[in-house]
Amino acid sequence: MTFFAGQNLTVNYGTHTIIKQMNVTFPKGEIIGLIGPNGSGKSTLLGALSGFHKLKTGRVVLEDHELHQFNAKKRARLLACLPQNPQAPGDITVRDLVGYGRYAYQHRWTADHEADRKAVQRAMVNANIQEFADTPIADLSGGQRQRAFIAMTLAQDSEILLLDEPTTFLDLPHQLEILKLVRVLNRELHKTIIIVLHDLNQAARFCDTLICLKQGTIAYQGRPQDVFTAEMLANVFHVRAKVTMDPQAHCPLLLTYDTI
Ligand SMILES: Nc1ncnc2c1ncn2[C@@H]1O[C@H](COP(=O)(O)OP(=O)(O)OP(=O)(O)O)[C@@H](O)[C@H]1O
Repeated sequence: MTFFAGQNLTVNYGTHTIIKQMNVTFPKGEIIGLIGPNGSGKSTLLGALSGFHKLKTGRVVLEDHELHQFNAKKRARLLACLPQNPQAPGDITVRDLVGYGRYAYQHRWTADHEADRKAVQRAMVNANIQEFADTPIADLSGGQRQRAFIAMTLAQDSEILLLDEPTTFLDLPHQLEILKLVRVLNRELHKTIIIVLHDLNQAARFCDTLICLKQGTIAYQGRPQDVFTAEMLANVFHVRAKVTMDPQAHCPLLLTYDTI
C-alpha cells in the first residue's frame, strides 16, 4: 500500500515551474526532514502535498487514494499542515486557537461538543501549552506561541503532520524544545511528521529520513548519515564543509564550513 506519496508532481507559479515532475514517498511513522537552500521549493512541496497548491501534473496519494478525491474536511482529518509564520488574531486565547483545529469534526447538526472539548484539552497537554489555555496569543513568548499552533494542528487528530520551519524566530533552547516535542509526537503518538528545517545539524539529529531539494527536484533522499555528507553540502548548498559524527547524539555534525 502507498502510505503517502507525490507522483509526477509539477507545481507552477504562473508560467514558472517550481516543482518538476517529482516522485517522492514518505515512510509511515518517521520524522522526514525537508532540507534545501532558500527557494529550492520546500514550502511549495508542502503546499502541494497538503492540497493547498494546484498541481500542474501528477497526484498526491494517501493510503492508496488520491488526495483530491477527499473533501476538505476529510482531508483535514488525514493531514494537518502548519505553515511558516502562522497568523491568528492576538486577542484569541490558546484554547480558542486550538479549537480551530476541530473544524474537520464539526457538523452542523451533530456537533459533539464534549468530544471536541476533550480533543482540544488533549492537544494542549500533548503540546505542553495547557497552562496557558486562557492566555491571549498576543501575550505568549515565541516558543509558547509556536506550541499553541502545534496544539492547533494536533487537535485535527491527523496521522500526518506537515510542519514548515516550526523553529524559525526561536532561540536555541526553544528550538530544541519544539524539536523534542516533534520527537515525542512521533515516537509516542506515532505521527508521521514531514518538517522543513534550515538548521542542518538539527535536521540530521532529529529526522529519520532527509529529503534534500535542489531547484525543485530531489537531489538526495535517505538516512541522515547517508545524505548529510560533504559532497551533498558542496553540490546543493555550495559550502565546503567537514562532517563528523556527533559523539553524543550519534548523528552527522557540521564541524567547519565556508562558502566555496
Ligand atoms: N506565491 C508565489 N508566487 C510566485 N512565486 C513564488 C511564490 N511563492 C514562492 N515562489 C517562488 O517559488 C520558489 C520556491 O519557493 P519556496 O518558498 O517553495 O522555497 P523554499 O525552499 O521553501 O524557500 P525558503 O527556504 O526561503 O523558505 C522561489 O523561487 C520563490 O520565489
